[in-house]
Amino acid sequence: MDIAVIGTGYVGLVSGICFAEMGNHVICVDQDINKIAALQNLVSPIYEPGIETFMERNVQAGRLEFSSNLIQAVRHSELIIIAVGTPSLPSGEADLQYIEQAAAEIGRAMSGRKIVATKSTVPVGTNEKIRRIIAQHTEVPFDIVSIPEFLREGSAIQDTLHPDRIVIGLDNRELEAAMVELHSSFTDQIFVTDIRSAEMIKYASNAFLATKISFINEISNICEKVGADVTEVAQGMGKDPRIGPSFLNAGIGYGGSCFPKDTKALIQIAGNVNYEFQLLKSVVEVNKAQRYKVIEKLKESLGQLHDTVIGIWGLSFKPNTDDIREAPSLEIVEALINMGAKLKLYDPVAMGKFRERYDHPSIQWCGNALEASINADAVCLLTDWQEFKEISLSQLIYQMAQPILIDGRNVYAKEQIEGAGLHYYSVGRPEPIAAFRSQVSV
Ligand SMILES: NC(=O)c1ccc[n+]([C@@H]2O[C@H](COP(=O)([O-])OP(=O)(O)OC[C@H]3O[C@@H](n4cnc5c(N)ncnc54)[C@H](O)[C@@H]3O)[C@@H](O)[C@H]2O)c1
Ligand SMILES: O=c1ccn([C@@H]2O[C@H](COP(=O)(O)OP(=O)(O)O[C@H]3O[C@H](CO)[C@@H](O)[C@H](O)[C@H]3O)[C@@H](O)[C@H]2O)c(=O)[nH]1
Repeated sequence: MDIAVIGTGYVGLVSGICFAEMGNHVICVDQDINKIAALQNLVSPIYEPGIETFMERNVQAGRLEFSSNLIQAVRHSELIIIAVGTPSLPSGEADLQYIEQAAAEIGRAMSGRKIVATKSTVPVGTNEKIRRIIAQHTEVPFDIVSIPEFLREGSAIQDTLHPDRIVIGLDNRELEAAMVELHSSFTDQIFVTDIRSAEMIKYASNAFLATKISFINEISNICEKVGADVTEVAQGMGKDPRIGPSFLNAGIGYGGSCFPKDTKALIQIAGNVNYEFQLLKSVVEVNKAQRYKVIEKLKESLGQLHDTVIGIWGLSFKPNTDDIREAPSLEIVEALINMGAKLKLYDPVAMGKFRERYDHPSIQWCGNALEASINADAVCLLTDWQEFKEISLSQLIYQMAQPILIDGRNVYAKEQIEGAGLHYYSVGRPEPIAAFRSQVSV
C-alpha cells in the first residue's frame, strides 16, 4: 500500500519505518525542514535503539522517503496517517492545533479517494472533528479510521513490529478487511471496534498503567514505614494472573511524553461531561509527590542541602531514550538547585536535550557516572540505565565525600549493596540500610 505519514516524531517515524519494513511504500512528512533534512541524510532526530539500521535498509530498498511536501505525499498515497503531537494545554486538555492544521492541509491536498487514519492520541470525538475539517476543504470522498498507537520509547521498533495488540476503530465496515490485512503482518491480535471506543481505549490503557505505578508507589511508602520490601510485595502480587507482574516497579514516579499528558487529558475529557475522575486525580497527585521522596531521603541523610555536592545518575524519563519530556529529573534537579546544592549530572544520552531545556552555574556536566560521584556528598540514581546497574559500588566509597547512595529505581540487589560500605536508600526496601548501619557500628 502507498502510505503518507504526517509528523515524524516517535510515532510517525517508527510506524513509517515499520510499514516500509513490511513492504509498503511510505512517505514520512514533517513541517520541520531541519528534521526532514536530517532524515534524508539518514540521521534520526530521536535516540531509539536500532532505528538508523531500519531506516537505511528501507530507504535503500526504495520503500521509505522523507519529504516536507505534504501535498505530493497525500496525492501519491491511499492511506494518510496523522501522527502529529497532541501536547497539554495549561488546563491539561489536549491541544489539538496540530491535528486541526494537519486535517485542513490533508483536505486541501486530496485529489482522489483516501483513508485518513489517526495514530496521535486524541480525545473522544476528535476523529469526527477531523472528518468535518477535511470535508470543509474537499469534495473528494474519504474515510476516517482511528488506529491508536501503543509503542513505548526505548523499544519502539520492536513494539511496532511485534505489538501485543492493534486496535482499529472504524465506522465504514467495508474498510475492515483492508485495514486488518495491512496490519496482519505485525500480529493476529487485531481488535476492531467503533471510532469513539478506539479513542477511549488509548486513554484508558495509559491511565490504567499510570494507576498501577502510583498504586505500587504508595505501597512502597507504606512498606518503608512497616518494614516490608516493596520488590518482594510486587513479585508476590504479580504471580496472580489477575494482577500481573508488569508496571509494578516502585520508583520516583512516571514521566515521559505520554502518561503525564494523557492522564491530565482524560481528567479533562471526563470533566467536560461533568464527571469527576477522582481516582485518576489521585494517581496524578501521588505521582507528583513521589518525585520529592528522593529529596526527602537526601535531607534525612545529609541534614540541610545548601552547599552540598550531589551526583545525579540519569536524566531521561526512562532508559534507552534521550527524551526528557516530563522527566522527574527536571523537577528534582531544579528543586535541589533552589535549595543551594551543587550538582554533578550524568546521563548516557540525554545530557544534550536536558541542557537545552535547563542549565545553571551550579551544574557540572560529567562524562561518566563515576566522574559524577567524585567528591559528592551523595549520589542519586534517577534513571535505571543498564550501565548504572553494572557499576562496581565498592569503588564509590573511595571517591565520594560521603558514601550515600539514593537509588530512586531500586536497581541494586541486596547482594550488591551488602559489603559495599554505602549508606543506601532505595524505594520501599528497608533492609540494605539496616545492613549498612550494622556494618558501621562494628
Ligand atoms: N512518543 C510516544 O512514545 C507515543 C506513543 C504512542 C502515542 N503517542 C502519541 O502520538 C502523537 C505523536 O507523538 P510524538 O511523540 O511522536 O510527537 P512529537 O511531538 O515528537 O512529533 C510530532 C511531529 O509532528 C510534526 N508536525 C506537527 N504538525 C504538522 C503538520 N501539520 N504537518 C507535518 N508535520 C507536522 C512536528 O513538526 C513534529 O516533528 C501524540 O498524540 C502522542 O500522544 C506518542
Ligand atoms: O513499573 C513501572 C513502569 C514504568 N515506570 C515509569 O513510567 C514511565 C513510562 O514508562 P513506559 O510506559 O515504559 O514508557 P512510554 O514510552 O512513556 O510508554 C507509555 O506511553 C506510550 C505513549 O502513549 C504508550 O504508547 C505506551 O504503551 C506506554 O507504555 C517511565 O517514567 C517509567 O520509568 C515506573 O515508574 N514503574
